Amino acid sequence: MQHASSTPGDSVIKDPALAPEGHRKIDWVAQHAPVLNAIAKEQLADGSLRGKKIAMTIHLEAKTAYLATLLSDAGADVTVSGSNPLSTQDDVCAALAERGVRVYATHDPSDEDFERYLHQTIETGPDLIVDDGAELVGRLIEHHPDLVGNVIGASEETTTGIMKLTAMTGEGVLPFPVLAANDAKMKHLFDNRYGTGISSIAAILSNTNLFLSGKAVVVMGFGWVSRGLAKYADGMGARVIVCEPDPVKLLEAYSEGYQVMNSLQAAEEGDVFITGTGNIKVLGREHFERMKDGALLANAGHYDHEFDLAGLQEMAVKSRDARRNVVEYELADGRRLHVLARGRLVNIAAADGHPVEIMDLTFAVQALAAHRLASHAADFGPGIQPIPDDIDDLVARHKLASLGVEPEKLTEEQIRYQQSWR
Ligand SMILES: NC(=O)c1ccc[n+]([C@@H]2O[C@H](COP(=O)([O-])OP(=O)(O)OC[C@H]3O[C@@H](n4cnc5c(N)ncnc54)[C@H](O)[C@@H]3O)[C@@H](O)[C@H]2O)c1
Ligand SMILES: N[C@@H](CCSC[C@H]1O[C@@H](n2cnc3c(=O)[nH]cnc32)[C@H](O)[C@@H]1O)C(=O)O
Repeated sequence: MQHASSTPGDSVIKDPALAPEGHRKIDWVAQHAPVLNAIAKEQLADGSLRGKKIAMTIHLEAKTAYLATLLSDAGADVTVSGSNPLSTQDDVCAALAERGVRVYATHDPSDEDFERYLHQTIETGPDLIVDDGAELVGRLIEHHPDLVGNVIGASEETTTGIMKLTAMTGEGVLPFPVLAANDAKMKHLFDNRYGTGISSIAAILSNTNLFLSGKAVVVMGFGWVSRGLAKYADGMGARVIVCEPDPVKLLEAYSEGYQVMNSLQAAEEGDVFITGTGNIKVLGREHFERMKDGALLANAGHYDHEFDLAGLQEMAVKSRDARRNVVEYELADGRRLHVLARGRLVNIAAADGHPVEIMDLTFAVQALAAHRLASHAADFGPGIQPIPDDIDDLVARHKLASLGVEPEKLTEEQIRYQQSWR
């Protein structure tokens, strides 16, 4: 086993010699990220980020690396660590360290190392934080109170992080603004839905080498992520079954043409189970007891407790690696259940994550959030805050411009008509 090594600039990465492949991956992203490229030229270059210390914890693959590179090119002093132990790519980390970004991350580290990397990132004393799952903000508030006063503000990448930060705001423990990047339209409508849908289904296909046509795919939840999962499973010819506690969302799933049922009934019918809820143990022992021999389980939500992997491990009499990223658990009655990516996010722990064009939109929102906090800090009070509407509008307009498309322009007559009650 290789050990993490220190590189110039204090980075802790696996192996600096991996950098050339990492640069190739980042260069590919740069070629397919028109929105970030436009924003880097037109907004980030105004000097607002010069000298600002930015701490960032997001899946450390090439798209995230490109965001870190652009923030660094805009003059910021950037430090990054990974938000999931399996999504960190060592070649990308090596390339980032060469590009002058401080990196504390290795692929599949021990729990202690993963934790240490997050604390090392916080200990740089950031002015701005780009967070995923409130991993940095939560630890900063709990364990580094002396550094809290430095922080101008943060932005949050994902739904689960927004839930944690909303709870922190409610308890009054968040003394600086956190912009809810996840809730921007140009983020969740595209990233959570289409990005997770396509990348998770692609990861399941490529890691199993199986066919989805005719299979019953059970989608847990019918929020933004699960809508995408259902859409792309349907597109692959699967019979989609949705389980969701919100009655309105369940009826929406029914109206889309999916089967809807209770999860215990679905457990008996499913060939593939995909969780996208952000909740805990949405599939547990009572479901595993009912599942068919050969059923596949994948998580596209948040942490690795979305289905009860520990419970399954206790129920199993045997386990083995069935394929790369697939572990087979054999139960006492001989049935075999197959878990992908150790129950971690299948699209990013067992594949390259969302398509570049999707992360181009998400990271444009993140880059503009950091820029806005740096340039207009006084506009925001403490606690979780919405992303200003003009940021959504700008990202959408940049994307449309890259496609050579302009939105409709309303005539004066149409505007007057819409504003009149007569
Ligand atoms: N894999 C990825 O790349 C990726 C991308 C975006 C978001 N996420 C994560 O995915 C999760 C979902 O995000 P979202 O934006 O769709 O949130 P959301 O709030 O829109 O949807 C979550 C849905 O899950 C449902 N749910 C909760 N408990 C359930 C249960 N026991 N059984 C069935 N359904 C249940 C909720 O009612 C809700 O409709 C979050 O943890 C988010 O952080 C992952
Ligand atoms: N700590 C969690 C992190 C969940 S992240 C979920 C977020 O990942 C983001 N994401 C999905 N694909 C990519 C990618 O390819 N690069 C960087 N981030 C991604 C996406 O925006 C989503 O909101 C864990 O244990 O995995």
